[in-house]
Amino acid sequence: MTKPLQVEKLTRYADAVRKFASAAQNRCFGCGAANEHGLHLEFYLTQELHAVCETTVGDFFEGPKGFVHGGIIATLLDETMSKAVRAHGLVAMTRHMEVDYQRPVPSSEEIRLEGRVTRNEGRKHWTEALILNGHGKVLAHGKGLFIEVKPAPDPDPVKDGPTPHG
Ligand SMILES: CCCCC/C=C\C/C=C\C/C=C\C/C=C\CCCC(=O)SCCNC(=O)CCNC(=O)[C@H](O)C(C)(C)COP(=O)(O)OP(=O)(O)OC[C@H]1O[C@@H](n2cnc3c(N)ncnc32)[C@H](O)[C@@H]1OP(=O)(O)O
Repeated sequence: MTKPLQVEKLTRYADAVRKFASAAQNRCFGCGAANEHGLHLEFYLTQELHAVCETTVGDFFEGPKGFVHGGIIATLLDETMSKAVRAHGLVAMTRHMEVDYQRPVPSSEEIRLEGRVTRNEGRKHWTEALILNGHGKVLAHGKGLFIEVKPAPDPDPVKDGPTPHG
């Protein structure tokens, strides 16, 4: 089992991490500012290139009353692992992932997402991610395999600005 990263409240450790860049027109369900129905996750990178995010999901995405829907939990883990891969300058898609739902994830409390790349082999990059509550208890654990892809060219990089991919 992975130990949680010892990154305390991000606001207090602002100089130890940098914010993950995201274009204003990004429509990614996980992290896009331009998706009004999305999760609006804001990620930070640690010096070790681990992806970290603190968020409160909200009752819109509930499954059991008071708790986050399992599909959304998988999305949170997928997005976190994807950010860890991107942190290494890689453009890759999720090929395989698994989720260990260890405890229910409260919808109205702040949670922390942490992700990292664990192994690389050619185009294949293995990852893992955690969802933790405010006391640092692990609520969910994900593992993933990401495969590098060639990104589609931007239609008009001058007109459209930076790539909209999350
Ligand atoms: C090409 C079009 C790209 C369009 C998208 C453009 C850019 C997007 C890029 C990044 C994403 C950006 C933002 C992310 C937004 C959301 C974040 C969350 C991330 C996601 O939500 S993203 C969506 C869900 N995702 C998909 O929608 C993927 C659908 N899928 C595919 O599009 C293909 O599947 C692909 C391209 C992934 C790979 O296809 P492929 O043909 O290039 O690769 P191939 O099959 O050859 O596998 C390669 C090697 O992995 C080994 N391998 C396969 N499976 C394995 C397993 N289970 N265990 C161990 N090894 C395994 C093989 O054995 C082989 O190994 P070896 O090379 O050693 O022989």
